[in-house]
Amino acid sequence: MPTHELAPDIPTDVLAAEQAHLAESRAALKAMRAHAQSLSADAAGDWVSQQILQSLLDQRVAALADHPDTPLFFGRLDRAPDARDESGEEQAELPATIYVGRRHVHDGHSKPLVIDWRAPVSRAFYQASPADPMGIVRRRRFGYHGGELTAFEDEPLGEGVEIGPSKILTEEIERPRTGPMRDIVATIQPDQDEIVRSTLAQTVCVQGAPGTGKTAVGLHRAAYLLFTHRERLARSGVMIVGPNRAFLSYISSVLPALGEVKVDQTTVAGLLGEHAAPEDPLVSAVKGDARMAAVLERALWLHIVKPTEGVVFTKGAYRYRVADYEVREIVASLRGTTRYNPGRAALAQRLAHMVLVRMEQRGESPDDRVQDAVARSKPVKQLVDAVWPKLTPEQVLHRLLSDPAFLAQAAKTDLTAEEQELLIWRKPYRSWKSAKWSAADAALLDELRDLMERTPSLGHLVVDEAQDLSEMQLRALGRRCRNGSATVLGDLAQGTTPWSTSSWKSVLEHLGQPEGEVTELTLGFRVPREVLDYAARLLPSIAPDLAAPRSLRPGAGSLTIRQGLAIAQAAEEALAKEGSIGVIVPDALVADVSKALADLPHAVLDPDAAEEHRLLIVPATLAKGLEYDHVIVVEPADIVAAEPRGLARLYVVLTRAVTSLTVLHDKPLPEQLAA
Ligand SMILES: Nc1ncnc2c1ncn2[C@@H]1O[C@H](COP(=O)(O)OP(=O)(O)OP(=O)(O)O)[C@@H](O)[C@H]1O
Repeated sequence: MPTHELAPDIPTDVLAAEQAHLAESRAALKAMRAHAQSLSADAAGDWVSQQILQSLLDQRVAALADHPDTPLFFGRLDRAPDARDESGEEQAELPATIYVGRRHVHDGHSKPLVIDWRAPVSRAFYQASPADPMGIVRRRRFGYHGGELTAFEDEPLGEGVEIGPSKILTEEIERPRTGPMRDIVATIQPDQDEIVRSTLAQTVCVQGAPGTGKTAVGLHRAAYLLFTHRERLARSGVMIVGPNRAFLSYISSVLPALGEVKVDQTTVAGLLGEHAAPEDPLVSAVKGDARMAAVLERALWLHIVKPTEGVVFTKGAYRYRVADYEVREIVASLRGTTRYNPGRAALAQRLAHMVLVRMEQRGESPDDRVQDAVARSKPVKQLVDAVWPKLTPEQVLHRLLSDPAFLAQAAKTDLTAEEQELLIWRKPYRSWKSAKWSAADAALLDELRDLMERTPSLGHLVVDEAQDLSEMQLRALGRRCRNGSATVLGDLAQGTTPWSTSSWKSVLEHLGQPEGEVTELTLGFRVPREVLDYAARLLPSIAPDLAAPRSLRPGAGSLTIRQGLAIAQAAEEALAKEGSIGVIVPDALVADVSKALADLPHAVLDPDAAEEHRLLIVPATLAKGLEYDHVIVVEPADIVAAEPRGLARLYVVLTRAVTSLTVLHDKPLPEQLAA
């Protein structure tokens, strides 16, 4: 039992004072915005600088907008007079009281009215505890209704008493879900905060059961890093990679709500190419294996032909010759020391340089322009094309997948004969231009592209549902953060692809971040305990090494299992309650279920549709990462039968519910569930 009752009565004078601080902060924010609006870009010298400055000013004005429905601050810290920061230095310059909110607000004389949640001093709001008060004597959490500050609760940290659960946190978690995902700045938990605030240099990998806040934490870490390393990351960029577009549209407003609008959010397909030709999972599995990297590298370099001729460059009456052995020496010295395309360019330049040397030997004094002209001349170009041919990734992969002898030569002992046979197209495409590529091919093409030309690296990459990525896809993502770091999020139990991983260590290695730290989130914020326990019956079959997940939400009476597919009835029951409804169905049943629900206004999940529907039919393969208040799962046996890792798909589907889960089945339930 908690020994401390949280905010039993709210004293109205204290509440009024806090409301006054809110009003003062709002007015100050308005003044900051008015000031930003009054600034002129005219001061900049030329029109280009003016345009850049104007766009910066516009961004600043937009960032200073006050959204009346969003609390400007959500917490307050009162520090002990002799508070010291972590370095042991006294924080004399800090006010005794700080308000923690979404952004900095000052009163025009640099007195802070609200401090950004990401600032170092705000850390205590998330981390301080009676055991380690971090110099804080009282933490106050505010409750809002609409934009109105209506409540608060206090946690005395200096008195050494145990603190009970926060009602405001409980309410936030219990709140019915409508529309897209919201930020969690007001209620980030200490273990989540550790991850959010880990340093930019550190790659972090988070294993967590469904609903433990992995996605939320990843997005908040991006916002934190952008705040802490604004300039550096503005240059190098931050990117979020999610499993599908439905998921991206669900999470799309979290970062903008935190003031971060310049973050790319995409899928692996969006990044590597929207290729989706159907493919046997066994073939995809071979193509996804990291051994393909060596095969591709050899395949590319096998295109280099041993030079058997030299080059002759004619200028006026003179002929300048580079002998065949000299060409061989140049090629040999370049091979393996550069990427393919720069190597091609370097070969032309080196040949031209030799011609130049010959010219000088003859007493001429050619300059750099002559060298460029020679490098671009017909004989040099012809030789380079013959020896170091111009290639596209598609050309190389087309040859590899249609020519068994070439594949064997490139594969050496890296792939077995059976694997090579699997890789060769049953019906080869006429040319690389007409080839239809699969999702697995997209990662191979990307690998080849990088062997030809270096892929630029971003400053930070957040990869969600990372358990689903192949080794080759991880390599593709890894090169996009090779000069930076990553946040890798996932759940080994939710792996549904032919190449789903069973080890985070291996994920980090293929990502090129072997030093990354693996950490775990264990407390579920979404799924009621009863539902989570039910879904966890599948764990021994899909991820036997994982501990059963825990839920913060008791949710008694949240689970209903019914024989028969009375979908419309279940939907009507859910419609009578508050919140969103997801009817998750085997992909093949989408049309039938839509017919069964014809009398109720509904939609089939469409990531591109702006329109929102309370009642949504969700194909099982798109449910990953999403959540609904009420979930109706139709015919689990078909969801399991539809794909090789169908049981894991069912685990994903059963863990989307915030308030209630209704399982409808005609066919017997999978035996693991019936247990
Ligand atoms: N500290 C928190 N305070 C309030 N809500 C939270 C907190 N952490 C997570 N949540 C909420 O819990 C829900 C689940 O979070 P999230 O989607 O990030 O989990 P996940 O671990 O990515 O789940 P999954 O593995 O199913 O994709 C979301 O609605 C999120 O806003």
